[in-house]
Amino acid sequence: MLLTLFESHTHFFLSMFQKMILTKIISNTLSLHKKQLIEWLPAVRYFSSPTNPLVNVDVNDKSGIAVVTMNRKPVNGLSLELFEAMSKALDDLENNRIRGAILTSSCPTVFSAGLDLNELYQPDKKRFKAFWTTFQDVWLKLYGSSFPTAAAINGHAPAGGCFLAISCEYRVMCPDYKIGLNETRLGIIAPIFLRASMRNTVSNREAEKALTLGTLYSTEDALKIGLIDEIAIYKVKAIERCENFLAQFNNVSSIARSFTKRSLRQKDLEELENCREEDFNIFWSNLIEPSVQKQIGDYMQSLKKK
Ligand SMILES: CC/C=C\CCC/C=C/C(=O)SCCNC(=O)CCNC(=O)[C@H](O)C(C)(C)COP(=O)(O)OP(=O)(O)OC[C@H]1O[C@@H](n2cnc3c(N)ncnc32)[C@H](O)[C@@H]1OP(=O)(O)O
Repeated sequence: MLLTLFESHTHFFLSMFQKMILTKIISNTLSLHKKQLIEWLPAVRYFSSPTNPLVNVDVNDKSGIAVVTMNRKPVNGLSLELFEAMSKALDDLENNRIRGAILTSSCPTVFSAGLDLNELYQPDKKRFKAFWTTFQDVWLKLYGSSFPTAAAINGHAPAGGCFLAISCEYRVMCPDYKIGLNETRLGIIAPIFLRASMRNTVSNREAEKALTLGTLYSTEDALKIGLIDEIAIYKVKAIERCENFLAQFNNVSSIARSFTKRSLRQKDLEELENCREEDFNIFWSNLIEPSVQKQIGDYMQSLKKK
């Protein structure tokens, strides 16, 4: 299109020969600098894909930052359907070259209660396979996204909720909530990809302690060990802080940034890519152990009795 415009405007002023030479020069320059050109083009407007009620995506046209809101009441239990919606939203964001994404929740006091326990209790193997595969997809897309990510943790974030947050690059949490990986308390073994996200966030020693003890940290303690980066009083403020973090990348080449992120996370991503089936088999055989099923069943009852 640029070339057509150029051609039409120069039509009256240049001879055919001059036009051919200039057109060639511009065309070569454009293809040589195609990558750089992409960098300074403004963020593309997010096309309005059919909204999924489980995940709302709202892109600020000016900043190019998307706020991705999980919306599965009452506690954003991560079901197959929620993972499918997240996976689709992440694809859309990747295809639309947004400048950054902020993950948050529409539930007033819960970011996410982790995996929906109904998916884990007395599971049907076929559905569980689809569930686990989509969970792996979401992690690969979130952890390996080309755009920068942040989590505005506006409520409790146990287990899978914490996991989503630590798969982002930055975390801002509201006070008086709990966050952590308590799965061992349910008899669940940490999958390989969870260990990668955790080690990438806190020291190896803290990761080991946190995972084996299944500790749930207060917002303040989470800040002390580096599980979160900042505390913000309300959700709106948490989103603002995440925006500030993401805005810092406006002065950084997006290609250099995304390649650097990719190369730092590549090993972790490949580790899962190369053993997706094995990862499923390990989790499945642990999950269907009668003692684990009993623990999950009792835990679900205790949550209902509250
Ligand atoms: C080592 C790492 C290994 C693996 C990582 C990957 C595997 C991940 C595994 C998991 O994520 S397992 C899930 C673990 N989740 C939890 O332990 C959290 C359980 N929930 C809570 O602690 C609390 O609900 C809360 C999140 C703190 C919120 O408390 P609140 O008082 O606001 O709500 P309430 O407890 O009354 O719950 C409302 C309603 O929701 C049901 N509920 C809660 N959590 C879940 C859940 N994870 N799945 C399904 N349903 C859940 C709860 O029973 C209530 O239902 P009711 O209204 O019918 O009584």
